[in-house]
Amino acid sequence: VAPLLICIIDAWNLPSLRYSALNLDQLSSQKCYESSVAEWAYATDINDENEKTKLSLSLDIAKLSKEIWQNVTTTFPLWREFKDPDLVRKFKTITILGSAALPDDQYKKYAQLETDMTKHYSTTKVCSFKYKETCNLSLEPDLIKIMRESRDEEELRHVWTEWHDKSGGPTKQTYKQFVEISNQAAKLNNFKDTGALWLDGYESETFKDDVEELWQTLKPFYQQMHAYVRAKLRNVYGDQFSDDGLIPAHLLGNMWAQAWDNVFPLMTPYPTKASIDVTEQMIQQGYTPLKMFQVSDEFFTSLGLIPMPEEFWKESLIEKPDDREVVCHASAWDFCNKKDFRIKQCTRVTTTDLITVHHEMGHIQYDLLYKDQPYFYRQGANPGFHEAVGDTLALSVITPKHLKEIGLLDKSIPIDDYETSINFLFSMALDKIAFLPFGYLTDKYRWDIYDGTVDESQYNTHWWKLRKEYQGIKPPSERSEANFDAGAKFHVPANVEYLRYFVSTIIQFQFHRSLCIEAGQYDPLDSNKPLHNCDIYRSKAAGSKLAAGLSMGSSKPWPEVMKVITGQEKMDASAIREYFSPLEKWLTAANEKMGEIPGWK
Ligand SMILES: C[C@H](N[C@H](C(=O)O)[C@@H]1CCCN1C(=O)[C@@H](N)CC(=O)O)C(=O)N1CCC[C@H]1C(=O)O
Ligand SMILES: [Zn+2]
Repeated sequence: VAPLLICIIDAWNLPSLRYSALNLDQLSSQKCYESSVAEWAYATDINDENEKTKLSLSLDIAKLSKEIWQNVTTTFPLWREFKDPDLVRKFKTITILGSAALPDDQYKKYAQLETDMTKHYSTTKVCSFKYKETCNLSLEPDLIKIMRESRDEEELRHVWTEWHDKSGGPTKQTYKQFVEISNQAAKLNNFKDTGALWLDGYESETFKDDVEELWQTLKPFYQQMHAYVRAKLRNVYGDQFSDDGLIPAHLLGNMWAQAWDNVFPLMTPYPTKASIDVTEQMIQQGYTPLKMFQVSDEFFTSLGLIPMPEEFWKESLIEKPDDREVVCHASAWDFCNKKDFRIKQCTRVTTTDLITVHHEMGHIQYDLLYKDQPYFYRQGANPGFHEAVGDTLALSVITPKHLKEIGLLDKSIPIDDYETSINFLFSMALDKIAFLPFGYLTDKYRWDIYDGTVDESQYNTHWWKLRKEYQGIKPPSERSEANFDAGAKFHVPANVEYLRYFVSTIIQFQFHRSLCIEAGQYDPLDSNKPLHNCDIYRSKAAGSKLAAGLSMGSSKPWPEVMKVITGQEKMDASAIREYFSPLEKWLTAANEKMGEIPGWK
């Protein structure tokens, strides 16, 4: 590894040493490419052969990063004292290895446990409610469709219970073992536990407090929306409701109750006015998954951003294959060679999936914008930034104005009136505001497990304690410690940090507001240009402002990137509150009129 050392120093142009053949970036990128190819092969064709190859290559890259880490820290024990902040930053990225810090045998166990849990989640099948002998229903597309469309409470309860029993319960013991090894890895990285390692990615001592403060700021609005939705669902499913103020989790149109936009048709504020669910129109117009990806790519390039490269269109998997098992949960892939970028998505022709396409393409756009940064800086400014790119653009795409622009809303439909904007804002709140407590508690739950506050005897009790406290929901059927309901959500078995999505929900409105000003689409002083009607489509000025920040990757602390994109360094709720302010007033008045008291016991 000696040449590596020299090139590490050289790559960071410390004048003193000779140039070396090996380039750290190249070696790490090469290993990352090989490991990504193996990971992709497995995720798009789950079988023992591909699993073995994936695990072996993942061990290789873990070994390489451990070797670099050991050499760097022994050769430069005082790297923290270096004068050059950029050099210190680079050393820091090398010394935080995550699970790769584990000794080889422990790493193998860790990787195997994570693979087993993700495989179980991705291949779990359940029995149909209507046809008892049909037991081959998958989460995507079958159960997602039933949760979205069925209004049969018993069918919803059956599907919810079957999925949670079968996907989560069996992984509980595996998860317990996984937590122990994960914490060992965190300690080897000088963190007290995995939760602390995850939070370090936000480079702020006060981040946990900042998130709690953001939640407290938005909680009253969430409770107003929760109260309105509860009243409307009680009209439909009356007997499911009691006086505890809680909403049964299976009635919210989503397997995890994390986004409630699918129950919009049960509670449209102004039924005679337009809604933004354009699924019907997409189907009528013969939309295909490929067309959805092309529509998204065209929005990005209309801003002057980078088109998806040729490999992307050739190698991505955008529909669920019918001849093999795949990890259907949508994801975006950077193959570390500056050329190969892909999306894997079991795309269905729905409005929700059109938004997800933009979400995933936002990741690829970020990957493309920072691909010429040094290897260790090819990351998001913080994990929330990576999640916010696609969602920020989708805030423009989903506006009635834009949907008309691309022919998914009929030109004749009036969209500039107050009632249409309330319909639109309510639909957006069912997605974005409903998500906030879920985005927060999914990591609060795991912080409590990783720091030892909760042990496996309380895994399920604690999950429902937080689900009740933050979301005001309850399970539709009896739950016990034989269950592991958190394990029914992809990111828990797949071990993906989740606070990133809470952060993204906040900052995407800050990005949106700034880009809307840049595009001349929004003026705080002009009530005819409210933030929620802004569509930055075709604004090169907005695109270049966004690109200026995103091209920095993780080369600077995220407040500096936030300042480049929005003019301010702080993450704050002013933009999301401004965007939704007409709706918050409307909901408060509607609840008062119904005598619906926000909150729950
Ligand atoms: C559908 C989306 N899939 C994730 C994402 O795109 O973030 C996937 C799986 C986990 C990480 N991931 C990636 O693709 C990363 N490789 C991206 C990157 O870091 O570059 C997802 O999970 N979402 C979207 C909204 C809320 C959340 C949910 O559905 O709960
Ligand atoms: Zn994402």
